[in-house]
Amino acid sequence: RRQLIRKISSTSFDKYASFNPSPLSLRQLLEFGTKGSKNGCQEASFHFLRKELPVRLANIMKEISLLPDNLLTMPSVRLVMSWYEQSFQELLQFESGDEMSHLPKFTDKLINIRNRHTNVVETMAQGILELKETHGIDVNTENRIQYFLDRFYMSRISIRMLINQHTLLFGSDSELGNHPRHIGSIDPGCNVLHVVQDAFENARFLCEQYYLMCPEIEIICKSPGNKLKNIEIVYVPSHLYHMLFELFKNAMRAVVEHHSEETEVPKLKVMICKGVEDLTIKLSDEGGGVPRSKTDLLFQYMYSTAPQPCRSNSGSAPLAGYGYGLPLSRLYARYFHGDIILNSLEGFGTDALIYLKVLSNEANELLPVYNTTTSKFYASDIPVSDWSSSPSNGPSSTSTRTYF
Ligand SMILES: O=S(=O)(c1ccc(O)cc1O)N1Cc2ccccc2C1
Repeated sequence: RRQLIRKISSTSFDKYASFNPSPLSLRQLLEFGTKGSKNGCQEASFHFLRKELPVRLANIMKEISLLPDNLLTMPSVRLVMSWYEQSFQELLQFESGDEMSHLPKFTDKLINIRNRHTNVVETMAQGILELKETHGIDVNTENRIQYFLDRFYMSRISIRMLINQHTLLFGSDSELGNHPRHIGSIDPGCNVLHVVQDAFENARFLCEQYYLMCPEIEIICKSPGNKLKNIEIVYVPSHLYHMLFELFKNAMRAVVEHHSEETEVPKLKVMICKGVEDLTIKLSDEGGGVPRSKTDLLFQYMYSTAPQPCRSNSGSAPLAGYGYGLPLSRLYARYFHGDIILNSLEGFGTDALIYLKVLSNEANELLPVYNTTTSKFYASDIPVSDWSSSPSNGPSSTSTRTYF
């Protein structure tokens, strides 16, 4: 029986893994919550998800299986893999048959799948630590881990987005807690200034608790061509909050630590500018900045994977500890075709820029697609550099010097 189940599930696995995920735009996600009747939407959402969720799970499970063997054998990575296998299996029971009876059970199943995967990020980080401590990690493995984790966490963001939309729109708690204008986790009129102020206030609370002081803030709003006072966008407020909260924590820590000898610290400056295509939020701090050679490190999971500073001895949590705050925030921005970049002026401070798509039909999900390019990346070693940089002495170097 066990062999038979294994056989069936591997056939189903190969089937779903052979499909590419189907990215939705914010506009399409909105339509699942507004077009036609509520039941019509729920059935349409069910029909889409009962296939799309196994497709997205199978695609990323296939990539997990391509990870370097010694990472795959780490207990925490095996645990994460078991959660994905279990969730994939449980969704198979909905792949065909009488829809109407399925609907309530389907929503409940999504809720317990979401709960099962709550600690995937921390557990995966623990798996990386286990690898670091048992086998050490060479630069090749480090690059593969960076490539994989960006795709793995983006896939997880997208799966949780689809699950949240369905459970918020059609679940039993669909009426609770949400603003009537919201469609699931999406706010068609998300007021950017309000989210900036929320994130600042909460980060300020942490900053004052830890450093007993906090820089003030100045916010300027620009929306050329649009005389309207407030700047709004179709977006997921919780995603925007996550990004802003992380950037405020970094900026506050930088300013307070860089000006530790002074009682007055320079304020943070925020510029919110809504153009035709981009909505840009720039967060400028005078925290001393970081050399250009180090900026990429801030987005490296490996650089951030260190034993978590234990909360107990330091009393309150460190403001911007190791965590995956920056790489994950950048994934949230990139998920709907935006981005986060850091422009640092070493010796002075850093500008963090969040770019969001203004047009909801251009804000499509950005999903990892498993294909030959993917498998080549996992198979190959890092290519030898094809640019010469370090000047070497001796006669041979002159003859082969490259001039641009
Ligand atoms: O690297 S940073 O320039 C920096 C990085 C990201 C960001 O959002 C804001 C920043 O300012 N910066 C982080 C940090 C922490 C302690 C002391 C000094 C600094 C400087």
